[in-house]
Amino acid sequence: AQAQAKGPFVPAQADYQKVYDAIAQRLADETDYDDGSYGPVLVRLAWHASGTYDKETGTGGSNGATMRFAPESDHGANAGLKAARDFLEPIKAQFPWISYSDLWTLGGACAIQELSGPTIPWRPGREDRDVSACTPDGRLPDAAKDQRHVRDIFSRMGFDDREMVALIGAHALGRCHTDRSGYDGPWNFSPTVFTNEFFRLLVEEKWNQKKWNGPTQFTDKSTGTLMMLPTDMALIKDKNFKKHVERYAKDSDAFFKEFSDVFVKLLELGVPFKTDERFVFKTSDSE
Ligand code: HEM
Ligand SMILES: Nc1cccc2nccn12
Repeated sequence: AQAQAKGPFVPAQADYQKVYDAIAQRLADETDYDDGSYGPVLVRLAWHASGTYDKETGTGGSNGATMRFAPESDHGANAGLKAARDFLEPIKAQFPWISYSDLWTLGGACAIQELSGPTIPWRPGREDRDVSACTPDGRLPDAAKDQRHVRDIFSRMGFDDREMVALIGAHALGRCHTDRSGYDGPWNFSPTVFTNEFFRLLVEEKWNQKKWNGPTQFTDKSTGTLMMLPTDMALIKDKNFKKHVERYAKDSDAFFKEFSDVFVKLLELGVPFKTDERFVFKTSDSE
């Protein structure tokens, strides 16, 4: 009989779980980086690839992976993210059928789960676009500014106050780099474990301006080993942000649940999905 002509390969959940597992394995193997994990910088890549969205014009967002191209790759806010894009290149080579747009957001979801954070349900369907879809500079937040700026940037994406505070809780992870943003990121808590520590420290520590010749940033009075950005401090200066900071500082379960919902929303900004079915990937320590 005529051999059945094979139709196009349509990846299923099991195929995306294989990509998840390959990223998780690479995270486990590549520990000679920063505080021992590429996880935090993968989260930042997924966030910066999605946070360019403008709800009024429908431009930007995670559909396109246009940070592959200058000028977007060279925007100041994206300094250092080549490390995350390069980390994912071998995964793209192993699974050429996945778009960069899907790979980068899957990398962010995988990193949160592998760093003991909440599960991040994830949908495929993003399509890579060319350099003409690059967004202008200035779509991402400037750490030197205040609460008005934080609200301008995140409401442009479509987030309310509670969602903005939850999202910035990702600053429990990783560090700042003087050769990237210019900020100095000593952080002696658990930069490779997702927790509500960022909020607990914001409300429980006394914060003083750091005495150095770098950009304005804050350090904790008791040990001088922690740091906060001016936009981090804005979250306790503004009373409507502060009430969420205090809630998340006291209730880690609430933070985990609300972070998961808002991170899913962030990673799906600007994507004309064909399906509303999301996958929940098995975390490596669960197998
Ligand atoms: C007001 C909003 C925000 C501002 C101004 C901001 C700014 C920054 C800056 C300046 C750094 C240091 C970059 C470096 O020098 O390597 C950083 C790191 C980081 N940010 Fe944010 N950020 C914001 C919101 C977010 C959000 C919404 C997420 C994710 C949901 C996020 C995740 C991260 C992570 C994981 C790191 C550590 C990266 C690493 O260790 O390499 N940030 N952020
Ligand atoms: N780890 C980290 C990264 C970026 C911002 C920030 N603020 C406090 C901690 N933190």
